Amino acid sequence: MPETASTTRAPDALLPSLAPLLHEWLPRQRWFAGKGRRVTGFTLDAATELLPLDGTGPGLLHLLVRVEQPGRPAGTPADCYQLLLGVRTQLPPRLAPALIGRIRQGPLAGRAVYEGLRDPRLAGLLYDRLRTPGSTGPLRFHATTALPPALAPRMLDAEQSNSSLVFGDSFILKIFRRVSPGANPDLELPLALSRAGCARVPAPVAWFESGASTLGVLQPYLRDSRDGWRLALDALADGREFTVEARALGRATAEVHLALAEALPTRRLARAETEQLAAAMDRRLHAAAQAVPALLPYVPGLRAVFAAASGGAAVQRIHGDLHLGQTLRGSDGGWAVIDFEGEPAKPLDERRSPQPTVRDVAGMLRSFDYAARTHRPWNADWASRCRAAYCAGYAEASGVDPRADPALLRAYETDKAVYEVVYEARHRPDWLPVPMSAIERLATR
Ligand SMILES: Nc1ncnc2c1ncn2[C@@H]1O[C@H](COP(=O)(O)OP(=O)(O)O)[C@@H](O)[C@H]1O
Ligand SMILES: O=P(O)(O)O[C@H]1O[C@H](CO)[C@@H](O[C@H]2O[C@H](CO)[C@@H](O)[C@H](O)[C@H]2O)[C@H](O)[C@H]1O
Repeated sequence: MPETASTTRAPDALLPSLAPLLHEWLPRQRWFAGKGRRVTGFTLDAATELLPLDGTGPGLLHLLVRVEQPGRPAGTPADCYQLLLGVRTQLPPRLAPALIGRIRQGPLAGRAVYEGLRDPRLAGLLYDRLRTPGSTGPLRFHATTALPPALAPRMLDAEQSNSSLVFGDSFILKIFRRVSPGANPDLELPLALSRAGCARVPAPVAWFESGASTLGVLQPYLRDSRDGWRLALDALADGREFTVEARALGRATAEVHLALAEALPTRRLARAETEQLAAAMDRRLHAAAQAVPALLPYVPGLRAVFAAASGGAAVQRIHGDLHLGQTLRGSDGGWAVIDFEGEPAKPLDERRSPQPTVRDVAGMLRSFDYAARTHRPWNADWASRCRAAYCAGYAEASGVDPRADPALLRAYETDKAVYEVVYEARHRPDWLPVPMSAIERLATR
């Protein structure tokens, strides 16, 4: 039996009270994709409240809210965000950091609205609901296995594209923030990989959705692991090489690619389609240079890089946003790969489309460069050695050396650096020099 019940309590009445608070709070969130554009209004797609069965204490308010912003291409819907809120008259001091704001007018005036996932009691309601397959209002819950009851939740504080909660150091629940219709690849691919017997990816054990949108996925938590980004920075700080790890990472990437190619369709692109890959890179560059004018002087050089690439005819499902932060090394030294969502800013259809595997390889090569660049003094040779070791490991496990087509690899690396320029300008302006230095190198070499 589920330990939670639900209602869909007067949501329309609630939104006008929430709107002024969301106006201030939402654009400040790392996962808010519409930064730099005004918010002009909100519409509620769905509201559900998960309530404790014993009826004591507040419920967890689950909202799907569309955020109106100018500049949306004609015919495309406003971005939809998943919000999980708590509403209380008195907010205990331990929840003060979770405060979004106090309702200013109307019958609920004075109530505190706060991030529900930061309240262990409310986060527990969501976990309890995930344990039992079935529906609550528009939300549908699935589980592949029996989950233990009452695991203590804690929210991860890392500033990320989504929000994650760890339950009892046993499971991690990822809540997707910007949601679009269609299966989220971060559920679709790990499920396909685990069904194909690939042990490189933590297998989803439960998830929930609304309509056609995936809202959250629960996976085993690799408690003794450390992510590749931290490990690489530690190695740099200690003056250590990272080539053994990089080589193993190359092998792990190849294994994931081989398993994805077995589990899901692959195909060869027609000649006209391969030409479209370069055209798409050109388009992304053009859009990026509009958003970040610092790119403008490099556009001719970068276009020449794209024009020189001609391969990439074999395509399959790939990770789509592979970097060191998406890898976890366990206490046994083995690497796992996480976060198959793809680049969060791209439309879901594009993220789910088959791509050349070299795109993932290029993403990881960029990451070694990032690590070296964020460390003082800059150690370009350290990055070069990691990059070579990674490609060698990839070739060992797959039989295909990504360096065999240097023009293609360079084009994908350039495409990734262009993406990073936009990402950093939007989310972490202090980091902009990191991809800009790569742009300079790639455009002028
Ligand atoms: N299965 C897992 N085991 C341990 N830690 C994990 C696991 N999945 C994710 N994490 C941690 O949570 C962080 C955020 O997860 P991620 O899927 O990358 O989310 P986002 O899309 O928000 O970037 C990761 O950087 C990693 O440290
Ligand atoms: O992990 P996410 O899915 O949120 O990915 C986004 O954020 C990443 C940063 O956290 C960003 O990655 C860039 O910075 C990393 C260092 O923090 C570096 O290792 C990557 O190579 C670099 O691309 C990623 O691009 C973005 O999609």
